[in-house]
Parts: sequence; C-alpha cells; structure tokens
Amino acid sequence: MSLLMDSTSTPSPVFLCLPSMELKDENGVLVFDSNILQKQTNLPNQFVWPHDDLVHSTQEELNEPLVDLEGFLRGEELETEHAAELVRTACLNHGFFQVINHGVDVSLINAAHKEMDTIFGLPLSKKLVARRKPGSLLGYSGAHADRYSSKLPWKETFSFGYRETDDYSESELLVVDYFKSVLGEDFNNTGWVYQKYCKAMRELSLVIMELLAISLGVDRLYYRKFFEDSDSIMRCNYYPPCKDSGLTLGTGPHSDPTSLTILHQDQVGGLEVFANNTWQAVRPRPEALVINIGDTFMEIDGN
Ligand SMILES: C=C1C[C@]23C[C@H]1CC[C@H]2[C@]1(C)CCC[C@@](C)(C(=O)O)[C@H]1[C@@H]3C(=O)O
Ligand SMILES: O=C(O)CCC(=O)C(=O)O
Repeated sequence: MSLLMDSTSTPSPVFLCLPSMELKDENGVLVFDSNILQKQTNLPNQFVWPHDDLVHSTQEELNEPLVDLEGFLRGEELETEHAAELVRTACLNHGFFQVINHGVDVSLINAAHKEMDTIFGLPLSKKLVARRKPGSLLGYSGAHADRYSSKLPWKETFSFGYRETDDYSESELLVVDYFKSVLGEDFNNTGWVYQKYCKAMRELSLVIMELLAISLGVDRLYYRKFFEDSDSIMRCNYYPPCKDSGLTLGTGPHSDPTSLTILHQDQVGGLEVFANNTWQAVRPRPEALVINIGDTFMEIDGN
C-alpha cells in the first residue's frame, strides 16, 4: 500500500453475476473484486502481463541516496551543499532518492495510511459510488478496468486533486469537500487527514524544488516560484493479495509524466526502479519519503 502525491469524481452499480464469477457493472465493465477473482482457478487473462514486463522479484537494491534534510531546513550551508550533491547524483543516475528529517509529522503519515485502510476496506458498492468518471484521474478505480481491457494492474486506487491558490479559503477545504462530496459527511475526518497530508506534501515538494535548483546551479528560488501554484494529484494505491502474483503487476512499467513524486510505501515494499539495465528494489523506510523527478521536470530543466 502506498501514498503518493504527484505535483501537476454516482450511479448505483448493477452487478451482473456471470458463470465465470466475474462481476460486471451496468456498462459491462469488469468490477475488480480481488476476493472473488482470487477464488478463480486461473488469474483472469486481463490481469496476465506479457512475460517481458514481468520482473522476477529482484533482490538487488537501488541504493538510492538517503538525503538528510535537517541541516538544509536549518539553513546550514555545508549540509545544504551535501544534500544538493546527493540529489544531483540521484538525478544524474535514475532520478530517485529518499529523504529523512523531512519535517512531515510521522503521526500524519500514519494517519493517512490508517484512513487508506478505511477507504479500501469499504464495501465495493460504496467504493463504486466514488468511481472515477470518464476522462478524470480523480476518484476510485479498481484495476483501471474502466480504462483498459488488458494488462490490468492488480490494484485499487483512490485519487484526488490538490492546489493552493491566493484564495486560501478555496484551497483550505478542497480535499475535505471532495471527500464529503464523493463519500459523504461521515468522511469529514478522513478528508481533514488528507487535507493536512496534501498541504504537508506540497510544502515538502517546494523544499525539494529548492534543493533541485541548487543541485542544478540555478537560482534556488526558481523552481519554488515556478511550482508554487501548481496542481497536484494525491494517489492512494492498494495492492490486494494475489495468489498468482508472478503473472501480474500492481503498477506497470512507466515513467511519471509529472514533475515530482513523493511516495510513502508501507513496509511490504514492492517499488522497483529500472536502472543500469535491471530492476532494483527501493527499500521501504518508515521514517523516509521516496522522491523521484518525472518527465515534466526533465523537460523544463532542459535534460
Ligand atoms: C498523472 C498520473 C497518471 C498515473 C498516476 C499519476 C502518475 C503516474 C501515472 C501512472 C501510474 C503510470 C502507469 C499507468 C497508470 C494508468 C497506473 O498504473 O495507474 C498511470 C496513472 C493513471 O493514469 O491513473
Ligand atoms: O505504489 C507504488 O509503490 C508506486 C506506484 C506508482 O509508481 C504510481 O502510482 O505512479
């Protein structure tokens, strides 16, 4: 299970139970219920990925830089230079690093994971009420079955948007209002947890943007100013148990199309990065946040 914020929404479902025990909605789209799908003898073909995409679980670790932000956040020059050098090395290699002493309250991170358990533990009918609408990235999705018909990822996601504008009154309730609108008043507390989480992630993303600017030798406020009113996508990923896990993927090979991703993975792990022509595991660290630059950042910094 992972929490991921990338910078840059109720018809009641009708289940058609078919002999294959596959659930379909009123549009004939597969409804992802891993408990039911798990009971089938064979993994449904839609979830079987091409052999070339399937990495056989690697024991190799990425050994990405572990960047301690404490000194940088306190304005210490030498610590700042060291942190920027680690970030530079990461970005020249694969674009991934982990940060510790990042200033995000660990109780907030734990609360976000706890609320994620609540969201994905809801009855399927309730989750489908929050189902993502065509053309939107926001809301609930089961295996992206509404968008794709093959190479379906074995995961559930819940995504929502975040931005901070000059009109503080607009952004300070953005996430709370979203949760109450798609899941109901009972989710006011959940909404506040993620409202605070998104605010903390945005603040950290601007700190990272400053460090990236220093690592690139440009004005240290350049990217902070460039991104201060940017849109972000908060993405909760839940990867249910899968008895045929060697045949499918939770998330397929990709590069993030966005500028910066901040990820907190639970201790199950599973994130892998393709570097030096092989897949390498990113070790879960409860006290750390995984950072990676995305395609958009690569474009704007001219690489
Ligand atoms: C902007 C986004 C689209 C995706 C979530 C964020 C950043 C990464 C994208 C994604 C994870 C890349 C792999 C395919 C994808 C469909 C997925 O597996 O979730 C992508 C996300 C999406 O389009 O919902
Ligand atoms: O859930 C994870 O560990 C990473 C998923 C991911 O890369 C994404 O959602 O963009």
